[in-house]
Amino acid sequence: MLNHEVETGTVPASVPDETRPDPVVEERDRLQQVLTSITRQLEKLQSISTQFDGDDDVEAQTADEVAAQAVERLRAEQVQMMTRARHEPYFGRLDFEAADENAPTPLYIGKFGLEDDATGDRLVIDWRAPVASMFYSFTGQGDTAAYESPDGTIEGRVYLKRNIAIRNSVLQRVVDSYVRGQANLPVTDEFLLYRLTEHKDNRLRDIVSTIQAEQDRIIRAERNLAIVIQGVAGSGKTTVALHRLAYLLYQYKEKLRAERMIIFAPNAMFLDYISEVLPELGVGGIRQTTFAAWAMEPLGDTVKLRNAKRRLERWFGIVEDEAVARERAIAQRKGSLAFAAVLDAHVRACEENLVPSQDFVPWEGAVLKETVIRSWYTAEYRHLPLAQRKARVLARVKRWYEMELKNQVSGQAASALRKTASQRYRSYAAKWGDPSALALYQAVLADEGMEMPTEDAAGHGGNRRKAAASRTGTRSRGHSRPLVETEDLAALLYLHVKLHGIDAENRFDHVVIDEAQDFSPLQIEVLKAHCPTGSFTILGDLAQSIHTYQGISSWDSFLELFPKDASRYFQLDVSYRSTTEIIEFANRIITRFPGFIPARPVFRSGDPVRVDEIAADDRFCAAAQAVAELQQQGANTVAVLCRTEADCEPYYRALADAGIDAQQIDASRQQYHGGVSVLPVYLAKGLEFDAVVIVDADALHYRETASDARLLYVGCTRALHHLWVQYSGKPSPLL
Ligand SMILES: Nc1ncnc2c1ncn2[C@@H]1O[C@H](COP(=O)(O)OP(=O)(O)OP(=O)(O)O)[C@@H](O)[C@H]1O
Repeated sequence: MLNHEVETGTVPASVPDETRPDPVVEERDRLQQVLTSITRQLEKLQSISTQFDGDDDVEAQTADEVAAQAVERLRAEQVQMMTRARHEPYFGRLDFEAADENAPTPLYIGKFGLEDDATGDRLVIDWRAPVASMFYSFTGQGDTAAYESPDGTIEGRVYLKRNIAIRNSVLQRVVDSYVRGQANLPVTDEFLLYRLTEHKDNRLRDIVSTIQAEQDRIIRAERNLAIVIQGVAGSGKTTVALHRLAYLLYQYKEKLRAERMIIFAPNAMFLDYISEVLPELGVGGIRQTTFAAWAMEPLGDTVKLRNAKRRLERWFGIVEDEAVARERAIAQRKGSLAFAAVLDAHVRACEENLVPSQDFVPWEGAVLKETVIRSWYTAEYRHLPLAQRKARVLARVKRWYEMELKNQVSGQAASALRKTASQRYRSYAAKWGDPSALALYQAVLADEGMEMPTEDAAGHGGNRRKAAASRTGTRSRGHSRPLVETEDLAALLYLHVKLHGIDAENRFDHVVIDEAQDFSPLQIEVLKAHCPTGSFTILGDLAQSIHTYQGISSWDSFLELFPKDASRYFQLDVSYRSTTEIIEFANRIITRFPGFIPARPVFRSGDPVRVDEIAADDRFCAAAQAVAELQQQGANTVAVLCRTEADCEPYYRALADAGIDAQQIDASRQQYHGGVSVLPVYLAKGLEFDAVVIVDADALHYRETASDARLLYVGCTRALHHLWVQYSGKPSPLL
């Protein structure tokens, strides 16, 4: 059985040493002390009666109430933190002797720092604190370690590195991965293996107890950097990025706010899948969204985002016709920097032509020269985005004629003048150009020989609405909006920013982009404008670049968007997700094509990958049987991965007929529930399952092309413990 049952009180890893106290007895005593302190502090916190009972909906009226509410919020946070800490107060211990000390101090590392209320002693050190970094960076090569403190580098000696598993306040396991002076300790990180063999539920989890040194370097990288992480499938990129956010918020609490951080991920279901990690790390308030959802907000209802479902099905289908190839090429162009240059040219032309070539004459005899108006526009308000410049200049023109009016005769004559002036002002203002992102973009597309359909033209609702309106005798009030694809959004937003600037709530202190290989340079360019600090965590895997029509083929495309000294590139080559057998199988698929880095497994062996030929008539039943067997072997989460959404239906029905409770997942899915799922490979990206069954792995569904290899690679690398591949007829040449 794969499930790793843990017996309380086992000490499997360290070599016994008669001179040392029994690790289990020692740690049990220590745990008891810490739990006693936590319980006492919790009781104290809970006994404090407050006015607001933590209800933020009650609006504070007076200064005292505001203060009381703030105190209550703090108390509630403390209670929450202590309650969590009581469950698992710490997970590691490092005995460290600084160079100026003469005995090692045991440092207990946990998710939250804790002090004893009675003595003021530090019971637990927050994993993000500088001193805790040694727990991750110390790998046992040599016995010295160092960390950066506010007073400079502190060096010293490590005596012990110990992993301690505590669940529900009970000590489960003690594993020493380093004991000074002892030889023959296991080379592999036993505790890491123990964690990796666990079966997963439907959520990504935190990894604070087993962060690896190469991951820790990324988590603790400086704040004002754009870091780009190329990581093989399962190397912990998503997890590391989330831990980095928790670290940044801890380390730079004075400078960063969670509300000004944002995570971009490929779809709503993936966001749901990762939604537990930050709360587990005690972090709330960070916005998590998709690029499309975020970009649509400032664009308002000027455009309608076309449902990508049909297009994805065609693009990931097995027949690639000319129309698909053309659409892909257009999408690629729309995300390129060359396209940004075209957008810039149109913005410049708009800027030059915005001011009408005429004086403003509010009434005969009064003239505001075009040159004066132009100088306001080109010099005084130059720093403002175009739309604001227009508004400011026009407001000034208005103020000017109102001042002039004051200097004119009063009474009836003045009122007639006012009327004329205001009419002429309106017609003058109408002569100004229209700095609208949509109008500009439509002009750009027309120049490029591309088109943008409207709801009506595409038969999306518009025609139905009109028909309904004619039946009822009413006129359709809704205008038909242009339909845009996701790759239009970056360009539209790019123009919107140039024309309107950026609202305060859309300026970020830090931006995380997951699955960034599917982002275009233009998307990054737009996000850069929203993050003046240039603080980015950009992560992805080129081998999983399945949306090639919008993505990149080299990370240089992103790195060159940032100044050299403000960006850094990291590479993660070890895969923590899958067994050695699965990784080797997936590597063979992807390394048939040049330029891909094979993943290195953590030494974790499992069952061989099963590749089965199935009679075509039996394939749906065979998949259902495979799922049933895998469940019997202990797999909690199982995925049946098909090439397209349409392919999923018969497999889903076969599972239902076999009495297996399964979810059929399509592109509109918002939540991931775990259990058994049937889904197209491209929607499985980013997720993981105890077992994966890849169906239809025949020569037609997966040809010998780099893009099919990437798709199959994504599918294979979703599996933690079991991978079964089924085909009928001729097997894919990639297998
Ligand atoms: N240091 C670690 N300790 C324990 N588990 C880890 C560690 N690093 C990664 N993992 C586990 O490996 C799995 C993969 O992590 P994650 O999904 O973050 O990887 P990824 O690089 O984003 O993968 P992909 O690109 O395939 O989506 C998760 O189950 C995660 O918990």
